[in-house]
Amino acid sequence: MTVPDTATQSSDPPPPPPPATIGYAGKFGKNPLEEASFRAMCRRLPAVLGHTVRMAWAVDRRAVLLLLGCQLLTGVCAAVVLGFTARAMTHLLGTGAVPERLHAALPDLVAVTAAAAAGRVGGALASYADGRITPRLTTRADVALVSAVCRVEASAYAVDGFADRQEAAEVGVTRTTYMVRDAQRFLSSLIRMTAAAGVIGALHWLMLPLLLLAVLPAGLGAVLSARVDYATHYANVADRNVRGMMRFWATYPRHGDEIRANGMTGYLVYWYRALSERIDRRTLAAAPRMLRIVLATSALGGVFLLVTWTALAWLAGTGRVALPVAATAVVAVQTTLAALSALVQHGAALFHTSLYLADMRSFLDLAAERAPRRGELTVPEEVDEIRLDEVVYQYPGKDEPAVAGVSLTLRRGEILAVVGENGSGKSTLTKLLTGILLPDKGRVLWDGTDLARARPDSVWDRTALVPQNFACWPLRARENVTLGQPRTHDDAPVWEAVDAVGMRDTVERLPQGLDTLLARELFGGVELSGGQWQRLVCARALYRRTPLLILDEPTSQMDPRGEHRIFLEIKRVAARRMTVVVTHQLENTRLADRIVVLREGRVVEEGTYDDLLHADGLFAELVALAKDR
Ligand SMILES: Nc1ncnc2c1ncn2[C@@H]1O[C@H](COP(=O)(O)OP(=O)(O)OP(=O)(O)O)[C@@H](O)[C@H]1O
Repeated sequence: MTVPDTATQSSDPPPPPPPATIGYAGKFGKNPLEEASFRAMCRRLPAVLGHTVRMAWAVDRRAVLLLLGCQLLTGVCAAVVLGFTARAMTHLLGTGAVPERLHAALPDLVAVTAAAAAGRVGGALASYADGRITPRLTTRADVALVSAVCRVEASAYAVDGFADRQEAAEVGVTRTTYMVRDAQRFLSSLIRMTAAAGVIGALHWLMLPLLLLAVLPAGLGAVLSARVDYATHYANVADRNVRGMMRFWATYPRHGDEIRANGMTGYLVYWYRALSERIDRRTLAAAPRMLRIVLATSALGGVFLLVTWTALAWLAGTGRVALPVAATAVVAVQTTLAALSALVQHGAALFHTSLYLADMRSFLDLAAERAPRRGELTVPEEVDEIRLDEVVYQYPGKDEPAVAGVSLTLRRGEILAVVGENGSGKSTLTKLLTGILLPDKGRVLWDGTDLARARPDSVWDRTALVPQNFACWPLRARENVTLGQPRTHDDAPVWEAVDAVGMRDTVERLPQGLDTLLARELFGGVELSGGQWQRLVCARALYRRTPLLILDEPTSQMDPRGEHRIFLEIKRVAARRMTVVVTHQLENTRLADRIVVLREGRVVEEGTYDDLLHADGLFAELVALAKDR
């Protein structure tokens, strides 16, 4: 036996860690399958159908009417085909010379041909109507989802399981593609089935229950398979969510340098493959269960079918059904069987789709619950004072508040600098000032209006924010400044904002000036440098000319000239508004009228630069550390 060489072992680097296991449990982990019994399926179908019709109706009424009309037409045609086939059979298998029998059957055969042709045309038109409805239905669901996510209270993003439920809802959106098709096929088979059942029931009452018995096992199999498939999907939701995020980060060109220069490619590909294989393992584990279900239900269906044919033979053999009628019954049984199978299969498919759509619905309901409901007050056009009154905010799932009882008053014309160590609550404070987050305790008052009772849009129309992590929108340079909210028909104010941050030369040198698409990844797009982007983000905020301007680390990527320019501009426009600057560059706080120093969510010092420098507190310590190189 070889003893492992511990010296060699410990010098070997450890293997790459596998992706973390994440459970889609959270407090919303209620699997809808718990309610997905066969009975529940039957109960749910009318609601799903109704919902589908309502959504489709809102998208294109004429196409819905065409679809329903065509379904009805195909159903009637199926009944006519069957009915006239039975009549033709009676003539053809009856007594008399062959030409006479043929002659007698001819009108019925013509009717069968005409009805079959009309049925085909109806089917083609129904597909056309489906093609008109489905893409727009999917877009509608998709837009509803995006809009719902953009509109929820920002605090919802931190709620346990929110992102996973969003992922499940997104699968629901993609399944919308099948919704109309499944509903249409189900309805069509229901109509055909009713028509066929009428004919077969007229032949002998016993045939109908026997046929139903023959197809029921297949339907049961389809429902059970749908449940297994959905259970697998449900178990994979969290993994698919994190895989989607990782895929975006790993393939986003903006992160390409970091991935390459840090040698991350190998690990990222390993990680991606490992997670994908974990998802595959769950999917593969479901395959034998599916196979067992299909085999068992098919065997049962086969036995029942044998019973049906035997019963038909017995009815004919014992003279209970005349021979021509028995021959018609063979055709009718085939047709009814096909319609019934389709009915059950498409019913199961509709049920399957409805499981995914239920995720989408429940997420949209959650998002609606989490939409701002703050009241109808509006803040004044011009704001003179913002007051924070013993404000406390704790992120969901955190043990300590990020802001722990801050009182502060900000007046028009004042520049306030907020400083403090990492995690001391500076950015959270800016989110409370702007009403992005509402305090758990205390109040934020804009000229006496409590933000908890004011319409968020009325507040956000009066704020401009340069966030720490800003977005580089794949939009034209102009929209990157105006954010799609132009103030005038000409570009004068845009150029004014561009000038204010010293970007005129850069923008003029872009291939299409303000019309240039700022996205290297897109055809014809160009890329700016980090500092240039940051200047543009400052231009955005200045363009808005709002009563409150918040700049969170606005110059962290800028050269000294850019930084100097921005701070001059902040000072120049400060008289007309309230300005808050969050920064670790303590020299920049010299321009502030007042500085507040945060530690663990509390204001521990407050004053001017000179006051605080001589106060021998945290601020003075941080300034000294900044100089100690
Ligand atoms: N979205 C969030 N969800 C949960 N906790 C958060 C969230 N954002 C911030 N926190 C936590 O709140 C605390 C304060 O964070 P905040 O971003 O306000 O600090 P900061 O002073 O701006 O830090 P920095 O100087 O690093 O930007 C930190 O403990 C952080 O972990």
